[in-house]
Amino acid sequence: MTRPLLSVEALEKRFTLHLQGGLEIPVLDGLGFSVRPGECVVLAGASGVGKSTVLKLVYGSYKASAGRVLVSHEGAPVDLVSADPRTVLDVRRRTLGYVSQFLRVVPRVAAIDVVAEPLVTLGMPREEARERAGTLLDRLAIPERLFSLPPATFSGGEQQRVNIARGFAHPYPVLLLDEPTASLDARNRATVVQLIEEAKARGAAMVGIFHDEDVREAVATRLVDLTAERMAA
Ligand SMILES: Nc1ncnc2c1ncn2[C@@H]1O[C@H](COP(=O)(O)OP(=O)(O)OP(=O)(O)O)[C@@H](O)[C@H]1O
Repeated sequence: MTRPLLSVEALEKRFTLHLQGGLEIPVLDGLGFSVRPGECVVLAGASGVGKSTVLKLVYGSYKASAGRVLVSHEGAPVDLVSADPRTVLDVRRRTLGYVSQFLRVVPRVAAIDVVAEPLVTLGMPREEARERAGTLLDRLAIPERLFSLPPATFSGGEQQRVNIARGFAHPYPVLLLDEPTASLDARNRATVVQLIEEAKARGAAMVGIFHDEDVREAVATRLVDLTAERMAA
């Protein structure tokens, strides 16, 4: 069997509420799972069980209380829990993509450049990057007249589609998907399912949260149920 591109080991997370006299909220207590090339692991469990927290811990937006998050980066494992900030940024640039629920809008940057930017950062010539960005925006049914406009005034669904295009522009080996289909219509949901299938076919390892049951069934190679994990702990 091929080796995992992502391994989460004995991951713990407690939030400390400093404004509430240091009250501790335990969310994860020893979570472990790994993801191999071509897999899409779907995080399941009731609202509030910690699904988004897992993605944020893996991406390094939240600091784990204990445990390891090993990502295979340029052929060597990197533990994102203990890595220095520069290494975390390099892993994010080259290896670890994240499609969040909402687009972080940068003022005055055209939609096509928002999507092309991760590619340009990695050294792709701007015109080639914009061409790839345009193809993705087109697949996600963003009209060409919007390509040159900043997404600040786009609808919620349009912004989400720009965000998806940006997340899929570079073929990240590991990709985190936080409800990428939440405000999409059936046609665009189908396109996202297709993009995920294409990523599987090229050997990406993905972890996602999908509230839409049809999408979940279409893309999941395996479920990690955090409720069961918590009860077992
Ligand atoms: N920054 C934070 N500070 C304090 N508590 C937090 C923080 N982020 C999350 N939590 C708490 O951690 C728990 C898990 O939240 P999380 O958003 O991961 O759940 P979820 O399973 O993704 O829920 P949903 O399906 O509703 O999106 C919740 O009780 C939440 O209140």
